[in-house]
Amino acid sequence: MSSTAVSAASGSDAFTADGRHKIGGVILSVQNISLSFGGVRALTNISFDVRQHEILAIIGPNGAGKSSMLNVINGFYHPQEGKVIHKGQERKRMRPFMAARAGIARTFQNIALFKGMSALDNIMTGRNTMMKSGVLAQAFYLGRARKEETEHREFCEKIIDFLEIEAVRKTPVGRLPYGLQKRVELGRALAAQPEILLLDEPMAGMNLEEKEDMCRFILDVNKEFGTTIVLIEHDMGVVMDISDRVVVLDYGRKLADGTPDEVRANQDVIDAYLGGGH
Ligand SMILES: Nc1ncnc2c1ncn2[C@@H]1O[C@H](COP(=O)(O)OP(=O)(O)OP(=O)(O)O)[C@@H](O)[C@H]1O
Repeated sequence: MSSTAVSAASGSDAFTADGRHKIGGVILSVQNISLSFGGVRALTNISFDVRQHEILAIIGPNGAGKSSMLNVINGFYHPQEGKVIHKGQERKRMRPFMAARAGIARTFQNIALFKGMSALDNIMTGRNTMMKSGVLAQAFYLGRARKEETEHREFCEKIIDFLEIEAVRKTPVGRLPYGLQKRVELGRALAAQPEILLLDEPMAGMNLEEKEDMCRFILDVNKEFGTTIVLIEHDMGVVMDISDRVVVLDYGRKLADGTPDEVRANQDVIDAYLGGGH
């Protein structure tokens, strides 16, 4: 498997007719990943590429290994075998905050926000890894810390505008409806200005209208900022609508990898998953 350098397209060549960033070279490659927890094999010899600016969906039945795969990519789990190549370099064992600094952010299956804090303050926590001033300076809100805080706050206000949550920016997130909490969580991940955004079931538990909104924001993030997106999603309609490519996992193994049309027509996938084998 290749780990081609990220393409350096520029100018009008860099965009598609509908204004999206053209899909580039491989930005992240997982190669022969195997991961076990004691006797439980969560992933077996999984390989796939993530290309710059694409929206890649990982699908599969419950327990297929989808969340484990995201946890390997963002450094939360350390596979016993295989490697992760990020921007052409084999990644050393790393922790999630290091992945965040390297431009990989994620959201979680179950919302992990500070419920008592406002939407704005929650989004601000996404900037933490970028804060340069020391803890003491921040505590006493001194010179540079104050300037830095203002800049970060302004950036977060832009995210709030982008996600259309101005009206609830001061509301404690615990009081927001579920769909808006998920949007705040997306905002917090965006605050880190990630190059790769990992979304673990961003639409789970949402009603139809909330799902449509979330789909639109995911597509807008990809179009506006060129962010590469890897998402886990169960709603097949959503997956087929918004993804450029789909990786199918089943019992920790890769079953298929291709465009939505290719995956839809793949007999293994039909037998094991789409056809209701589970
Ligand atoms: N921390 C862990 N400790 C022990 N086993 C784990 C751990 N994380 C995952 N597993 C096991 O690994 C397998 C894959 O789980 P994973 O959560 O990655 O699947 P999934 O495809 O994301 O499932 P779901 O759609 O239900 O979220 C399962 O058998 C699960 O029980």
